[in-house]
Amino acid sequence: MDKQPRLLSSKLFQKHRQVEVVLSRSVLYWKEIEKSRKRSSCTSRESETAHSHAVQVCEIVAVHKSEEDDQGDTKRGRLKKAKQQSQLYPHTFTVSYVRRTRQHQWRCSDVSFHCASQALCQQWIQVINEQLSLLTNRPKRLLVYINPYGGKQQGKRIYEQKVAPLFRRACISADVIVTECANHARDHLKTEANLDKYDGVVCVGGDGMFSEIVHGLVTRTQTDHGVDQSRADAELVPCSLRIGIIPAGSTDCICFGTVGTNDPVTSALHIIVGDSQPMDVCSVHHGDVFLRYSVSLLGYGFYGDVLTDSERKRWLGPARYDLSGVKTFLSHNYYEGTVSYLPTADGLGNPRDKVQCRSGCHICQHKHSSKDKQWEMSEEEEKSDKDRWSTIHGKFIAINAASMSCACPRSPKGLSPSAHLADGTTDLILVRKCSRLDFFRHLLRHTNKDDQFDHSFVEVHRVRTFRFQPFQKQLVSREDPSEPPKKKGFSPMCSGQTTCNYSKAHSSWSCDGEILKHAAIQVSGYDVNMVKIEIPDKHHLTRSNHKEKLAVSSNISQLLAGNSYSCYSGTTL
Ligand SMILES: CCCCCCCCCCCCC/C=C/[C@@H](O)[C@H](COP(=O)(O)O)NC(=O)CCCCCCCCCCCCCCC
Ligand SMILES: Nc1ncnc2c1ncn2[C@@H]1O[C@H](COP(=O)(O)OP(=O)(O)O)[C@@H](O)[C@H]1O
Ligand SMILES: [Ca+2]
Repeated sequence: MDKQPRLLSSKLFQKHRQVEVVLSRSVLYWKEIEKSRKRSSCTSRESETAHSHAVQVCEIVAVHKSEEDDQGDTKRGRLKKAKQQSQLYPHTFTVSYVRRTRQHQWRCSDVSFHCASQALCQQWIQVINEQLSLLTNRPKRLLVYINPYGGKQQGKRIYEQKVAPLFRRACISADVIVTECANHARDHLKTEANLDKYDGVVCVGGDGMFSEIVHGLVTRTQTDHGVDQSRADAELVPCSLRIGIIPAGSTDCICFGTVGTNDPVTSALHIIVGDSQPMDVCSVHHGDVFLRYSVSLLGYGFYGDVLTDSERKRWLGPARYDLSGVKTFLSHNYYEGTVSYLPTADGLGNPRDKVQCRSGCHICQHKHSSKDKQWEMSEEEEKSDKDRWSTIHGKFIAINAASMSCACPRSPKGLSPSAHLADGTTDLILVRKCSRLDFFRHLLRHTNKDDQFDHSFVEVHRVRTFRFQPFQKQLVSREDPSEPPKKKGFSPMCSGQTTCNYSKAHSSWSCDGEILKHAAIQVSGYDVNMVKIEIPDKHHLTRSNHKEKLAVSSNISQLLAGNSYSCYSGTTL
């Protein structure tokens, strides 16, 4: 039992048992009275032994007066006793709360207490509600966008059947827009939506849909503040709204990587209790042309080719990625080009340090702590940036930039298991030309415990910013002949003859599941352009006693209003 003063304490009935129920500022606790001499216990979160339970107030979803007398115990031997008690204690209130199940999944459970008088019942409801109203990070009004065609096309059903009833129970009002075409949500957010009315935006869909919401919100915020997104060095203004993700797509790696599971009910509960998680957002430019923002994977070569091929097979649903994956694997293409990158300063760890981003992650927290400037670059360091750039020319099967682990059900540890959600860096993974068998071994290691970077043909760097220039025989590429030549951020440095077929000389970049139309890109801004996304689906087990904790950074409020992940993920709410 916690040491805080009791706000309310009563002897009530739960089913046929008499219980002592106690509310403090942080915990609702109840204990069976008769048999408590033998056993009693409680933990700081929701816990249960044979006779005692405790639920943290911040994980109470709602409290309601129960309309009917739901003694809820129909076992024959107890029915009579229960009926007698329902006559003696006819006034019932029900507390809905978060219950943790396996593998980071949350469920909503109910517990009903029977009171002898209406006044006592009302008092309990009122006092619990007063405590809930002190939790100011909880959203009250949400704007929900549903992509009806994401994943297995179940977005609408998932929202209506699994999420809306929970929002109603938590007294959250939601304006729902079912999108009618690609970019509907983005454009609505950019120009039309009255964002003052809402505490957050919810995205029902996959990574592509989440990306739409991020683009809508970030662009709207920059426009409102007169920031020119086309400048790679522009300092972006943080968004004031958080984004919540209800997974209903094909990969859903942003939800998985922040919440720890792809489960709509878990995400809805994280949104309800107001969890949040900051996230790195980087900007991708082609010369002076702004292309997109990215929060998860920027992949050229293998993942770009998988995505390009899979778009033609959308009708297959999520299985399209497996089919296109096998096809792309068998094609075994590689691409020549030059990668330049600016490595991170010491202190932000490295991609092979096996430090995973979990609740309370010290790397992400320190990065955003205003007091702790130890990782910020001094002026001299910034000036010497030019000398710190590294350049690699080569033939690559894949070039991947993972701003977060990119964990998903296909690869539970992700493309870069030690990448951080909010450290302002990305892990740049270069897979050089190798045999099919070696590449297969590398891929397979994404699914088991072996280190996928422990190959001679793979290298990985934690970077603040990077550039890629594909090898071109002519500078005018096949990217878009109708466009005037673009100013290049740097000149191609390749030499020698590529062994690729010319038609396969370029791949495409996959950016959070969307294809970029330029191969030459600069990805910047992990220090300058980083925008925090507050994800309401805070990851894993913050505040829990579980062994496997996921960290949540929370001190990025200067970037995004609210707590931290302005867009969120299951995540930016
Ligand atoms: C041998 C088995 C190897 C399995 C290797 C799996 C590695 C998977 C890493 C996935 C990282 C995903 C990063 C997330 C990207 C998403 O933003 C993005 C969009 O998501 P959305 O659809 O929800 O909007 N999703 C994707 O780009 C999907 C990537 C899926 C890649 C699947 C690759 C399968 C490879 C299969 C190779 C099989 C070789 C078989 C040889 C006989
Ligand atoms: N109503 C719609 N019709 C067609 N495409 C849409 C619609 N709404 C959103 N989209 C687009 O669908 C694409 C994939 O969405 P997403 O939800 O990520 O599903 P998946 O994970 O299956 O790719 C995104 O690019 C998004 O812009
Ligand atoms: Ca990162």
